[in-house]
Amino acid sequence: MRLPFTKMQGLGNDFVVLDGVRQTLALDRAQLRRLGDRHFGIGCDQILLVEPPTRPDADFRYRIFNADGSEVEQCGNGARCFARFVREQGLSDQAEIRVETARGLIVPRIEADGQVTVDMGLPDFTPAALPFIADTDLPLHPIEAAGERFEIGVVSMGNPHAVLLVDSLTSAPVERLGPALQAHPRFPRQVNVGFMQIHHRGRIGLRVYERGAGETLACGTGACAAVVSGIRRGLLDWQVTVETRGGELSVRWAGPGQPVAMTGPAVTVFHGVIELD
Ligand SMILES: N[C@H](CCC[C@H](N)C(=O)O)C(=O)O
Repeated sequence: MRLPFTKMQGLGNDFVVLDGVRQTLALDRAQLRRLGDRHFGIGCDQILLVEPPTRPDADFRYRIFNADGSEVEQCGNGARCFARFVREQGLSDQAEIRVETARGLIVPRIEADGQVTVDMGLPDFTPAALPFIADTDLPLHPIEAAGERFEIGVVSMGNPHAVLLVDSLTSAPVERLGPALQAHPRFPRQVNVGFMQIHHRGRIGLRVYERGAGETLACGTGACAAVVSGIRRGLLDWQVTVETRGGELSVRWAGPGQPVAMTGPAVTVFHGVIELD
């Protein structure tokens, strides 16, 4: 089958975006993995599928698949690219769109300067929301992995995140600890692992070893999770600039009961057609 696609990126986190509005798409796991494969396919961190909504208060449905073919609940950098895609494809002329995800509505808005702001909804710290096996909700949970003991913050942004504080991102044990924590038995559906270095109360550095994709240049939901975890621990102010390997993101959270707002770029790289068997 000849499948048109658009290649996009948000801070170097890259996506294959598919129009499931003008055509009905039903891709199996092998086909999704082919799209994500950087040698035998197109190559990306995630595949984003744009579909008509299934609920009356949404304009579109947003489905996200990691490069390994697993379907997941949320993708922050992808949400900004989603908004740019539907605008550029003429699927919507609204500045603000209501997007149905597996975990509720998010609302991206294209700003006058071309950046995209997304209301990412409310963070959820309860272990059951991730899921994470723990007795109760704590700002920090002790955990053992790769033969060492750590303390992690756990946050669901729809998808699960574990956040570790490190003194330096350059020496952070991402390659060793990322895989060990991602697949830790206390995370039955695995987890995205964020390594956060605090520069000051308004600026952090972040590296994320993503579930289903490995380390990416940026992770939008990971940035939201790291900031709200830091705010909850009294280490950060309500507005934080997040330095990722792919560039900077702004994250704002006014506290419990409030949604998280994220602002950053969304770039269309090229359009193409892949021969998919
Ligand atoms: N790997 C994530 C999905 C993509 C999230 C990330 N690319 C973002 O920008 O939020 C997961 O398995 O939950």
